[in-house]
Amino acid sequence: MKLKAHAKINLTLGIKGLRPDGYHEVEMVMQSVELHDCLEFSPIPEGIEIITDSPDIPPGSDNLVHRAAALLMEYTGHPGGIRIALKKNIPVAAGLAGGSTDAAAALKGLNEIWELKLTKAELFRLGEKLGADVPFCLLGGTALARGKGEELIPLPSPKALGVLLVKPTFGVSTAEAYRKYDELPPGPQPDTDGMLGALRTGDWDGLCAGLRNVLERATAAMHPEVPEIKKLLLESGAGGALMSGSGPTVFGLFADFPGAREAASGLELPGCGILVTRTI
Ligand SMILES: C[C@@](CO)(OP(=O)(O)O)[C@H](O)COP(=O)(O)OP(=O)(O)OC[C@H]1O[C@@H](n2ccc(N)nc2=O)[C@H](O)[C@@H]1O
Ligand SMILES: Nc1ncnc2c1ncn2[C@@H]1O[C@H](COP(=O)(O)OP(=O)(O)O)[C@@H](O)[C@H]1O
Repeated sequence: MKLKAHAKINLTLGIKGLRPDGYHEVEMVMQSVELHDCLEFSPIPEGIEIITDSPDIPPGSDNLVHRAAALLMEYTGHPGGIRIALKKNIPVAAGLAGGSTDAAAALKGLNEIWELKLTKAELFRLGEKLGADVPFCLLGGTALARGKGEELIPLPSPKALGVLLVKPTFGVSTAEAYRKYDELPPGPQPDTDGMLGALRTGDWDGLCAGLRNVLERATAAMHPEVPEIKKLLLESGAGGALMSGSGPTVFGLFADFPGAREAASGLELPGCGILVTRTI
């Protein structure tokens, strides 16, 4: 069995406050993109084996795919016995939910292969234990996320938009970006209702104007490359540009895929990873 695990971008990311558990109360509009990792599942006599082509992620029991499989075994009492080959295409520690989407795909895939018959609600509850973004990755498409990120309301997806992703060489720790946010004076929050309206009516200008992520300023305070890349993306013809999640990836939005591909060919950003994809 093979499964695709799609990356996400944040069209908005607002923070409503700090929760008693130390997490931040968020309000964000999330969007899946076509860019994906691939997971291939093969039964083995016992245990959990993860094989990956990426030197950037933990190969053993710390890998989120391994953790997802172990959590399912613990929850259901299943004896295990699975090899998962993980092909990474999503940049790591990039704000694109690479680890979370791999974990979500592992939960989905193993629920089928091991015939566990867990409900969607059970998978969402288990996913939440692995990471705040895992429930959205299980859902996919376009959604409003609240709470830690696990309270989800599905939204109408925009027509396939071109997305040009620029990932600087360095990664960003999500915890560090939230910590830096707490140190800075408060800034403007996204207009979530405005973004929901733009999605409902298919208002391209409204969608571009509504892009806002309060973690952008926090990550930019540590990495001045972020606003520089954003400026270049806007100059390249993007309708709007924004850092995704905790960064450092910055995306430019284009009305269609060819527009994003053309802009990418003109970008000169030595050392940065440049990927062209589309919303799904
Ligand atoms: C910022 C976002 C936006 O979509 O994405 P990424 O940049 O990671 O892709 C998410 O909130 C990240 O979700 P995820 O990466 O699953 O977070 P987790 O592993 O659960 O948490 C990592 C750390 O981030 C902080 N954290 C996370 C979520 C949240 N609502 N409040 C927090 O303060 C906590 O310090 C936590 O220890
Ligand atoms: N399967 C995985 N894919 C990506 N990262 C993983 C995986 N398993 C564990 N990690 C770890 O999760 C952390 C966050 O990576 P990632 O999910 O790619 O970034 P982000 O939270 O910014 O979207 C990294 O430190 C990485 O080593």
